[in-house]
Amino acid sequence: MDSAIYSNTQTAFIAVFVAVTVAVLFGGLYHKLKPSPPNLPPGSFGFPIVGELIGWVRALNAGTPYKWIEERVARYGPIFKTSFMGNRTVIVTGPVGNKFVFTSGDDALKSHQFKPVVYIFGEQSIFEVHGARHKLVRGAIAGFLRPESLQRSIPLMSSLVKQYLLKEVEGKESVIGLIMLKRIAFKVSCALLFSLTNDEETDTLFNEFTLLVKGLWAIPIYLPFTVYYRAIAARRRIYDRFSAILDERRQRLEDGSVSPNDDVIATMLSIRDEEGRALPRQEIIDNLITLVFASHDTGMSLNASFVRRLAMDEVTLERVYEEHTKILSEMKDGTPTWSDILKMKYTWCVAQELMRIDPPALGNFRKAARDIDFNGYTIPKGWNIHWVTYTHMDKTAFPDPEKFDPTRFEGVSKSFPPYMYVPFGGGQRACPGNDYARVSLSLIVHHLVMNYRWSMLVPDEPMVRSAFAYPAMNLPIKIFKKEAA
Ligand code: HEM
Repeated sequence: MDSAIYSNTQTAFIAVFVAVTVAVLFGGLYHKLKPSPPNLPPGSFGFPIVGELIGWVRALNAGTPYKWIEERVARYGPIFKTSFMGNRTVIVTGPVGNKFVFTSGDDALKSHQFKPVVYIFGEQSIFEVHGARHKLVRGAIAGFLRPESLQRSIPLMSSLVKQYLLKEVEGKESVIGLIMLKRIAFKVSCALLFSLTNDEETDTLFNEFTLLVKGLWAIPIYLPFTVYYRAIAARRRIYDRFSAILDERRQRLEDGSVSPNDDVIATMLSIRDEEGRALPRQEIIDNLITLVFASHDTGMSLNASFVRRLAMDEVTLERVYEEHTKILSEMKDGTPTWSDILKMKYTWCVAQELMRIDPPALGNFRKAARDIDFNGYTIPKGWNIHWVTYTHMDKTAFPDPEKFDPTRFEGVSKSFPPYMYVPFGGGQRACPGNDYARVSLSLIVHHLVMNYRWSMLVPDEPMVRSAFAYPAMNLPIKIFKKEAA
């Protein structure tokens, strides 16, 4: 990268760091001086500057965020205020709160990520755009992830999963399950979404994305050798690589050797806004980066939680195995199709129950675009609103909520009250990747249970979470291939 641009970026980041520090230091004072609406939600802003961040992060890491929330719900009710590093935040916890977030338009609640996170995904990521622009970009992404489009890709996905599993396990007695599953999901996504299949290239990108994602949960100090600094440097290298891929793909679209529906890159290059303009280069790349992040850490969380469950729960393993044996016996050539995925019903019940207890994403943030009245309180303009999956532990909808019981999801007649079960969010920002996640999980489980045996090297390894739920020690497992019958 050009050194002048580099040093400008560096200066800009140091300036932002200083500005953020000053803002945090004086933010508290500003909030004290600024008149507040009389009917703010109850709650506590915690300590000066950090607010309640330390306690919240501690609860996340201990896997007890619901307990942290529960204590506050008992004290203040289902809607309460808090503060994270000077960011005034309202946490909404029940189905009514979820409905409020999922059904409010952009004019009231805007999608919102904290500034250091925005520098990682990019300022033109889908998370940052609103209104017609959001609809346009989301339409392109969601169109590619719809069941009708995914169906065509299932044979390819299946053969990639099979091949990558073998490669990860071959010649080894044990592997770190989480990393194995993450790499498989990453490589399958690269092939499906971006048509990238070269192993060397995807290995390099995998390492870069690992650095990038670490920056999301690091202290955002942009000084050489900090985790955050390395994440931004990784973003720059990923940007350059995607930029070259974009040029090559544009060329191939022009000469007709690639069509707009072939992958997400071709789709993004082909869409036009209402004035007939193409998306700028940065917007496409920011969205490719966002898509990799959105798909592979959440998916990895679910897949790892599934593999852990099967290793520690004989009864569930037996039922899943029976289901897959039957489906395999009915397949024409051993290659699953969309209708086979739909037949893997019990597998999906297990996945849904795992996402209820340990949701891959705990929730997400919005920002109040104006003063908003909700449930008798006023949420001031500029405050954050955090919706959470706390409803997953609601006793009325999920009796004995701590108990793992996939049969809760069996049978079409059983449906839960609206806005109770929300692992994929809801409304206009709901996850467009839920079908893709289902296909990917089902195929990984299928090839694993039919061809491998595994056991946990850390018995009863608990689930913890940073932003995502994951096994505390990254799931070291002993794994071996079954003898062919
Ligand atoms: C188990 C897997 C997954 C879970 C639990 C999950 C969960 C979520 C959640 C909770 C949100 C935020 C919704 C909100 O704020 O209301 C979200 C957004 C998003 N997810 Fe997923 N996700 C998963 C997999 C995927 C996959 C596989 C993809 C793509 C291939 C994907 C792409 C996205 C995108 C693009 C958004 C932003 C949507 C927007 O702002 O309009 N996700 N996801």
